[in-house]
Amino acid sequence: MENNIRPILSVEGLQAAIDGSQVVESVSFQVPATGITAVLGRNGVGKTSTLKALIGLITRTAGTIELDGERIEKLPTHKIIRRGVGYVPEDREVFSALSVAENLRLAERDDSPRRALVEQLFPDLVKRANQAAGSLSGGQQQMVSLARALLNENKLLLVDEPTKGLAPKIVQEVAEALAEAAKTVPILLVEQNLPVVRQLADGALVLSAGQVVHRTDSARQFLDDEALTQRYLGVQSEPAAHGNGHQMPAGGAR
Ligand SMILES: Nc1ncnc2c1ncn2[C@@H]1O[C@H](COP(=O)(O)OP(=O)(O)OP(=O)(O)O)[C@@H](O)[C@H]1O
Repeated sequence: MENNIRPILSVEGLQAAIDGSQVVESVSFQVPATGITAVLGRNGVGKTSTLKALIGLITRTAGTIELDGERIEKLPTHKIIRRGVGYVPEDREVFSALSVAENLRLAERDDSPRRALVEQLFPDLVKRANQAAGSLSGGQQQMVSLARALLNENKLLLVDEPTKGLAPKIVQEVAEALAEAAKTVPILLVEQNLPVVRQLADGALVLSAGQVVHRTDSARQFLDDEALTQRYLGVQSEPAAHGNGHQMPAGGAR
């Protein structure tokens, strides 16, 4: 992923383990300072683990990570988050018993949280400020999850499978919110919904068995390449489409 401006994130030889078992083998990639970079690959190849390793949620055993020119691989999670990495985990964790407004307030880290931006991006959440987050639909909970990350000024957002399990119409809403969010912050996005990847992603990196096996500045070009998508994702190349289209099949390379 060559880019003239300095990448916001540079990862070199990253390895990480869960309970002593290596799940990220030796991953190297860069994330440009603008736009959306997709992390692709079959189930179980280490996409989520790679995101978690970046912020120290699983044990990093080797490699360097540079955020905006500064090394962060030795820092604990809370310090990395404070340096400006927002994390939106898979399965959209919200505090179920708390209201939408309370969920958002708890996420505010900066002195001047970007409430206006969040209200503009997610008008529905403004209407539902007093509703318990646990009673929101999956899509609405995803919006809360994204909004929590966007309240703070971040250098990079890590977003893990934001459209997973959502109905097609809601997938589109989440995709549109992500596209808007990406105008304010670069995003490293794990996403299995290939039409969404086509719609949103600029570049992409493809993982297999805990390693980066392909990098491209054009996710669309990759998706158009039948040989590559077949080899690395196990699917035919993905035509432009809408909604909850082709998901990558289960059964990874591991
Ligand atoms: N808590 C855990 N304990 C043991 N092994 C784990 C744990 N979490 C993940 N793994 C293993 O690590 C490997 C990578 O998993 P990871 O969730 O990073 O893959 P993924 O590419 O995100 O998969 P998916 O697309 O299915 O979400 C898998 O073999 C998985 O079984």
